[in-house]
Amino acid sequence: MTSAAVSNPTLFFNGGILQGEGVEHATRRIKDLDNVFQDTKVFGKTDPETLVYEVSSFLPVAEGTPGGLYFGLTHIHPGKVGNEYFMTKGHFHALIDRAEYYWGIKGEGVLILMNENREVWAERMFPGSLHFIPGRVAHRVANTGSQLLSFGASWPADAGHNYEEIRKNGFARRLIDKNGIPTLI
Ligand SMILES: O=P(O)(O)OC[C@H]1O[C@](O)(CO)[C@@H](O)[C@@H]1O
Ligand SMILES: [Fe+2]
Repeated sequence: MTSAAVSNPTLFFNGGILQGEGVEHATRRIKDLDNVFQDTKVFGKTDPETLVYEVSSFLPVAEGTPGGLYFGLTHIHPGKVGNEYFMTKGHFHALIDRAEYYWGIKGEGVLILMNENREVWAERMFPGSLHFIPGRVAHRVANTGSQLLSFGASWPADAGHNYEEIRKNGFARRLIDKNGIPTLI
């Protein structure tokens, strides 16, 4: 029971699923991840319908609205293409100086970061890890574990996504499974 002044929230993430009015769901399958993985031979032989990650987002204002704030919940399935872990496409922001927060909720992963000089570094992601991604830094997440990796994200509504730069030139380093150890090469 709540009083008139104390209402229930309108958004939830129950069991990792973002629910509420205005929540949008998207899936990324192997067929959507052209140019992401290095081993094109194995990629070509992988079932194109294989689910790699799912994103649910709450986008309360139109994209581009200054001052607006977005929320996303991403689940990356465990898996590999060759020796490379299932991962997100990765992007710079279209308004490149816009920052973002990511935080680990479930599972194990690595956040891979790259600045405009193509210098790459990475942070371990785990339940409770918090990652501040400054503006001008491209970001991508890989699931390095054997379970689902779930992470939250919040970013400005006017940030936008520049996927093209990463699609064309990739990250300068790749995260691979080297004898069972996630290694940047
Ligand atoms: O947009 P990508 O690179 O596919 O990665 C997915 C995640 O990144 C976001 O685009 C936010 O940076 C979210 O929608 C989601 O959390
Ligand atoms: Fe982003």
